[in-house]
Amino acid sequence: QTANPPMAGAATSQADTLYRALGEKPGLVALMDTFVANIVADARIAAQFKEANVDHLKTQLVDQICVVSGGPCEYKGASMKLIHANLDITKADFHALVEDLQAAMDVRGIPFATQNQLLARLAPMHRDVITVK
Ligand code: HEM
Repeated sequence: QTANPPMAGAATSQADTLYRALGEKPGLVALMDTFVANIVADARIAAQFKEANVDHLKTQLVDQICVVSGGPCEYKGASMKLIHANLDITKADFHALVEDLQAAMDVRGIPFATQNQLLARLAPMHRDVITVK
């Protein structure tokens, strides 16, 4: 194995940049804390989370957002498609949740450009999450 293969370093540091901008693991733990608090207080979607295990949800979200932002984590949960398959999630629900994430990022002082980078990486998940067309 080459110590420094061409491009590998660049690709890694670029992916890792978002993870660092989000404050690494402690930043993500704090962000998911605020995010999930927003969700369960959001009258538009709170009912869908009534039976959710909030602590487990936060833990899984931290791992997943860590991976998505290029951090050194592993998401060991089920696929987005499987998890959300029977939850009757609409486009409006998805947008409400995204707003809750944006609000959480505002509260945590995450710069707008960083916010947009994370949202851009999460956006494609709508295909697996929105089940009510
Ligand atoms: C990009 C958007 C989303 C991401 C990244 C995401 C991520 C996750 C993850 C990682 C879990 C697993 C938690 C666990 O293993 O228990 C989960 C569960 C869940 N998600 Fe999502 N989700 C998204 C959108 C949504 C939306 C829009 C809704 C509904 C408004 C929703 C409702 C739920 C519910 C109800 C659970 C089950 C929680 C539980 O039973 O503990 N999700 N989501």
